[in-house]
Amino acid sequence: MERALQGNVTCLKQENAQTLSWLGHPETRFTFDHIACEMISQEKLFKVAGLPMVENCMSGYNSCMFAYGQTGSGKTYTMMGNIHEIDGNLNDDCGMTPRIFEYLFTRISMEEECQRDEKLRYSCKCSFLEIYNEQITDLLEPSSTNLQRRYGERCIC
Ligand SMILES: Nc1ncnc2c1ncn2[C@@H]1O[C@H](COP(=O)(O)OP(=O)(O)OP(=O)(O)O)[C@@H](O)[C@H]1O
Repeated sequence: MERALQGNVTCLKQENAQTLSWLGHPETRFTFDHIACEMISQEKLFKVAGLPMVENCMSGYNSCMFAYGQTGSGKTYTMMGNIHEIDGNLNDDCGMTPRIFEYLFTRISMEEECQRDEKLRYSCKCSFLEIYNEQITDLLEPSSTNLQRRYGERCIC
């Protein structure tokens, strides 16, 4: 399978689910944990990338998902997709963010129910940020634009 990643010029070839090679420099290979093709469904991508992230959080670890790419490359589609619910259910075409939160809160409810006797309670904190033109915006509070970078235990406060 060859991918046109620069306009109409095909420059990369997908060797397998982990490796891309650069046409013209076939010895130059780029290796990733997983390479999703452009036809992958929102659901499948969530299973590959989002679900393991939520399971990580359920184990008490921090997780971060980062969408990076040129304009029009599909960042918003991937992260949000079609967020309009159908009869109270997620749209088949909804993206990573609604799927992650639905799965996370379902998992939390199940765990709290299973461990009711221990009165287990989960506490979640999340940030949802956009970096555009070197400016940071809090997407949960879009009026908070141009946030300052801070270095320390928590990177951005
Ligand atoms: N995998 C896909 N399947 C179908 N449509 C897609 C897919 N990826 C992107 N699109 C469509 O391509 C267009 C551009 O995608 P999108 O807005 O997500 O790009 P973006 O990277 O967020 O761009 P920008 O940086 O300019 O905000 C949109 O109309 C989107 O619906």
